[in-house]
Amino acid sequence: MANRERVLITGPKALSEVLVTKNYVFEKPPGLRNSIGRILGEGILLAEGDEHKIQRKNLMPAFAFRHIKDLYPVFWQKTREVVQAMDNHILADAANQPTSTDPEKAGKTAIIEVGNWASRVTLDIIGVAGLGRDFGAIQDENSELNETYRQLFAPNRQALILNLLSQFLPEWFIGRLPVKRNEDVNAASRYIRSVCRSLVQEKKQKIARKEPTDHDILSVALESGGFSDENLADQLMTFLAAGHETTATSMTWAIYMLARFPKVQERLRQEVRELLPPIDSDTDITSLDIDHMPYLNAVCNEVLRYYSPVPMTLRETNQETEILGHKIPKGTRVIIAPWATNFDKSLWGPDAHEFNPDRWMPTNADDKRAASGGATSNFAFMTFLHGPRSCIGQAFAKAEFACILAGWVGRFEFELKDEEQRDEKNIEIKGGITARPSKGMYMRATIVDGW
Ligand code: HEM
Repeated sequence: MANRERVLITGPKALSEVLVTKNYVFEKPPGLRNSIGRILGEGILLAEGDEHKIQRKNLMPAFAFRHIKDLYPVFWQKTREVVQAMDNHILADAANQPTSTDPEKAGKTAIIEVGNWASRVTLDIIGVAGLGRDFGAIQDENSELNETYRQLFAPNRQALILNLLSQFLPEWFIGRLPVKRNEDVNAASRYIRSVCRSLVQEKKQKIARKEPTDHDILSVALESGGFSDENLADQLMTFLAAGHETTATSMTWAIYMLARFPKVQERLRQEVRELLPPIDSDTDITSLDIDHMPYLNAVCNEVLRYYSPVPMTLRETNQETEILGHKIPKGTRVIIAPWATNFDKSLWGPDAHEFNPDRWMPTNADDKRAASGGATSNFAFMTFLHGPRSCIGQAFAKAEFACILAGWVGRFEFELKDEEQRDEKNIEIKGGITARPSKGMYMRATIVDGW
């Protein structure tokens, strides 16, 4: 493309060379820093080489499971809050404009756009659990931060054209073109940075006053002492953007798949209602409650495999190197595509293209294969990548995804608003870092009594 060679790698051996053995030879393309760097900050996601190693080492404790497990109550409290808000919304809407002729559902069914609710709850979760501040997006969808991200991630013609131009022109040049999209991105970047700077200052003052330490990721990162205030603000920008759109995308596709496969939805609802405390009760949950829900974990894993929120990512060689013995010149672009590897029949078996949560369900106590969905290699599941640059937020993401999905399916029944969408081909997907339906995901949601 644009007279530049591209290498697409999909097999386990090549992936392990690029992501593990020679990880720091395959860098993020420098242009990314100018484009997504404005929104994601110059944090760990864009650091390279030794700088990345140090940042990763300092941030790891904050993302270790022994710390994430303390955040489950936050994930559950926010799930309860969003379910309550959705309940109110559905009841009010159903009273105003009934959408169901079924007498059993009358008064408790409404059309909702699930992506919007998903973004609001994940923004609030990363706010409280990651940064120690409640952004209030569940209660107010027009809160400034939510609105800023909504505009940034909405499909945009100028963004598409600028993206296309970046194949031919340097990113620094494109970033300076006097067009509205650049002005909007710069304004958004200024606002998000100011929020992150103020969070760092607030937290430092709290620590100086010797107030009890919080469990959030920022507090743990501050304790490491390895970051300047400005760099910490950059890291927070990264967590905010990388940590809420991705999980919201997973939630959107999860609800879509459950609406397409009502039996899976029903079986999941049964497990949730049997094993978790009613959503209206004040009872907290722990990581063990979620661990002991095999079907919930199976559905989450299968959604993450089938609709990896990040469909592909890029690398560029910083020196001449080899992949599987083939010479790769310096400056070559390498494409890693979870959307290809996650569907590889040679790794997953002949049903790789089917949505089948049961592939993750152990058939007996000794069944070890189910933990990897029956795949023949660790590198078959590429949703979070692997190696030193894999998603540092993986445990966080899986935990919050499981909690929100449990809460939503426990309380609501989801049906497609538009039957045409049962065929995946009829869903237009918005390109970008994450792949979401470009026109939203509209569902008929019904409150199911009794939990
Ligand atoms: C379902 C949810 C998520 C998915 C699918 C996902 C996926 C990914 C992927 C594919 C990468 C590697 C990108 C690349 O190197 O090209 C990545 C990196 C990263 N993710 Fe996630 N992510 C998710 C949630 C989160 C959350 C919740 C957080 C933070 C709380 C987070 C923080 C990060 C960070 C900081 C990196 C950079 C790691 C590094 O370069 O060392 N992610 N993620």
